[in-house]
Amino acid sequence: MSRAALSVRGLRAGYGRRQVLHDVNLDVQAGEVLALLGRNGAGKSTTLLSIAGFIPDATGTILLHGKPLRGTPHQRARAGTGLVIKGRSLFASLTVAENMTLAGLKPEALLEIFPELQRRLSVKAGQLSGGEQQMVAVARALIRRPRIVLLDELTFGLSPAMSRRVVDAVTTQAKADGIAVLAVEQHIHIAERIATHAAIIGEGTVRLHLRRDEMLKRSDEIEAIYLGRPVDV
Ligand SMILES: Nc1ncnc2c1ncn2[C@@H]1O[C@H](COP(=O)(O)OP(=O)(O)OP(=O)(O)O)[C@@H](O)[C@H]1O
Repeated sequence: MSRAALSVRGLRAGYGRRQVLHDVNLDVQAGEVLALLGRNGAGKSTTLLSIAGFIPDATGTILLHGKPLRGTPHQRARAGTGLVIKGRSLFASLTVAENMTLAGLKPEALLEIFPELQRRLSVKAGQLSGGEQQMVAVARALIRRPRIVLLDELTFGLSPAMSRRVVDAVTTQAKADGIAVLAVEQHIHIAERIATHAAIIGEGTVRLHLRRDEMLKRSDEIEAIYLGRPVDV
């Protein structure tokens, strides 16, 4: 039995004949936030999508609290994965409350995490600001008390204040409910705020694992991986 909430070993995935991930290995413990860093096109989103079951040809071992995570995205969601992708995935023409109900959740549950959305429940999701949409998408994933939440660029396009609000909500909830979080990030300084640990992906594999306190100190090594240079690890 693996003690990690999420354990990934030997993950290989790609699109058609193009192999993007060659051998990805990572662990996320309950209550931890692991930031997945790497340059554009390194395969960060592909890693999340493979774990969530959207890349059917992906191979390797994925364990959720020691049990194999397999099957369709729906089956993996039922097993305890939550996914928040870029673009927020809300139905723009439905209200916030309807978006919650459609996901099988009580609209009011949203307010336990983001009480400031009280007056937005009856507003169409498409009329919310980007930050408000992200709040709804994140809350929808967290309220289900998943075992692992997969976040693709949580703060993409958000103002600094809104980013802080959303980041705080995720980290607080993850800690309180013992949810493991795997968060794709572009920027080290945001990762350093969100995450307890970081994994830096390059050449289709995780090249470096760091604790939060090492992220800024070892930014040269992270940069070298972004630039495709060799790193002494
Ligand atoms: N649906 C797809 N079909 C074909 N190739 C794809 C597809 N999605 C991604 N790719 C390719 O796979 C590689 C990895 O993409 P991925 O989106 O996982 O990278 P990323 O690290 O998340 O990048 P970014 O930081 O730019 O979002 C890229 O070269 C990309 O062009």
